[in-house]
Amino acid sequence: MIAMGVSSSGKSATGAAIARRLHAPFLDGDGYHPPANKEKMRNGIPLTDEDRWPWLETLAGALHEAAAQKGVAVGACSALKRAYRDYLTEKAGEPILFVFLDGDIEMIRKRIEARNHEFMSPKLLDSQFATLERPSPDENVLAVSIEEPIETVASKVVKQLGHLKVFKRGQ
Ligand SMILES: Nc1ncnc2c1ncn2[C@@H]1O[C@H](COP(=O)(O)OP(=O)(O)OP(=O)(O)O)[C@@H](O)[C@H]1O
Ligand SMILES: O=C(O)[C@H](O)[C@@H](O)[C@H](O)[C@H](O)CO
Repeated sequence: MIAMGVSSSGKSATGAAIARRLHAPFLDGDGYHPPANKEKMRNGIPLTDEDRWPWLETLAGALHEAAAQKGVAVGACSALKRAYRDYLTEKAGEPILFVFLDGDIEMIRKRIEARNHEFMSPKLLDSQFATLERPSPDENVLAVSIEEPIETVASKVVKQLGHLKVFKRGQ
């Protein structure tokens, strides 16, 4: 499973809360960026597809390994484009449920401006929304509103997992 969405949509916080409920490993995509990507974002420069493919491949491989050991794994990754989501699934070699953390730009802007992040500049929020391709109904996605608190959102996601494909071996 991967918590996806624009910067500050809550991927790290909500993904970790979901992982706690599932007693699953949590892998935050932030930690898989090479230094060059972090430097670009720190300087307010949006990443390109070329910047993202190796990052996505590394994260997908780590998720595959984690799920192989624990049965299920939870990741956090912006996965802004459909092509990225398809690539993550291909490289993981297993079905991935994308949990789309859906919120409007002004609500998220308040959040990104109120936090300190290792490298993500608030200046990049507009480019994140410009790049975002909202998931289509034919994708393996669960969309959730992020208006409620983190723990409420996480509980709602876990409650709905019963009938959905998650990142689990043998699905
Ligand atoms: N549902 C929520 N309600 C209120 N605040 C939230 C919610 N989700 C996240 N936040 C807050 O918004 C900020 C961004 O959250 P978080 O870092 O988890 O987002 P992210 O999508 O992982 O960001 P990035 O992609 O830049 O790493 C944090 O300060 C977090 O506490
Ligand atoms: O796809 C991207 O443009 C980047 O992954 C960003 O989304 C950051 O990694 C993430 O927001 C963490 O700060």
